[in-house]
Amino acid sequence: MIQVQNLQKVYHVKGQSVEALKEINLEIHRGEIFGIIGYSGAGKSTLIRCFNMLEEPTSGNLFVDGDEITHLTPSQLREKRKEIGMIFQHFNLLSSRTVRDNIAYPLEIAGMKKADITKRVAELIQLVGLTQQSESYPAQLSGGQKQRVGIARAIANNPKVLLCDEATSALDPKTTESILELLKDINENLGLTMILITHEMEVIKKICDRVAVIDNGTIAELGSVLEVFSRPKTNIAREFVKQVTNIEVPTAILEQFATAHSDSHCLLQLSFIGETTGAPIISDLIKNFDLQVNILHGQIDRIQDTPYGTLVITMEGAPDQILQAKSYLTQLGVSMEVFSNGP
Ligand SMILES: Nc1ncnc2c1ncn2[C@@H]1O[C@H](COP(=O)(O)OP(=O)(O)OP(=O)(O)O)[C@@H](O)[C@H]1O
Repeated sequence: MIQVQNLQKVYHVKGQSVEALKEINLEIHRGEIFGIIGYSGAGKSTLIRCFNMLEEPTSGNLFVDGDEITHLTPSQLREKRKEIGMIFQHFNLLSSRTVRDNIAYPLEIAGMKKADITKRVAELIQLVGLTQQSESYPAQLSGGQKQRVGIARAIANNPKVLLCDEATSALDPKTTESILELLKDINENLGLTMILITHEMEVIKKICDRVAVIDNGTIAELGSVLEVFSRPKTNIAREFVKQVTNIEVPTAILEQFATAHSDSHCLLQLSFIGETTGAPIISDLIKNFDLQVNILHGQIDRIQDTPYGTLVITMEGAPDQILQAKSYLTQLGVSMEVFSNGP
């Protein structure tokens, strides 16, 4: 649906240049929810704003549903933008228009007939659950209700792509959850491709199919959400994953193991996905190897519909037994992060 090729964006401010995006390459599939996560200043907003040409890339190519959007004439771009809806962190509603009239606005601009607008707006109000608020003004709405208006307005012209720019960052966790559920429902029922940027891994975990971690204008890591959660390859991805797994081995324990330099014990974190989550791995380790295994921390969670578990354990025993146990875990497909030197 979207191909980003060697995309670069340089801002020039007061004789200085800032390279906000450096050679970004991405492919976003039709119907998926694609998350882009990164710290402040990483380039997320610049990237998402290139998708509808609110920012013009300095170089590179960007195809949206077959059209190279950086090559379109202004009138072609106006037409193309009807295929690309957008929602914003601060909603960007028209304060002098009611909910109904805010949602009607893009339809009026598109030149739809009045009777058709009335019908379409009624459908959209129902879809986003605002039937009680249709005559309210933005100032009378909660943050979550305002974002519902933003969503209805963004999808009014039946776009193919919805860009979500930190759409839940101004909302409390409960409201965030309900907005994410609405977005997921719309994705599933209308088959809309969604691209969302966020600095919160919880948002990625809840609704995204794939995620790109962006760091200093480059893609540091890209994969399915399950892959990135269970086997993050870069430090930055690991930091984001820790936002939601909350597994921090206490420094005192890490130091104890780091200074021990022992071949007879090691400290490691195991991550399990899907079927292995329910497997009796610890009792297998104890039965099959001459080891003492101690569990320091454990938790189980779900990423979309797949169970995902994490255990922090210590293993103590002869070095060859520890090595064999590690290769046994690898064979089972359990991913391991080893905190201590070990054998
Ligand atoms: N209009 C602009 N003019 C000059 N520099 C800009 C402009 N917009 C962004 N930048 C710079 O480009 C880099 C990327 O900024 P961008 O806003 O895309 O990051 P971000 O990941 O979205 O951050 P945040 O989450 O804080 O919005 C930063 O160094 C920023 O200062």
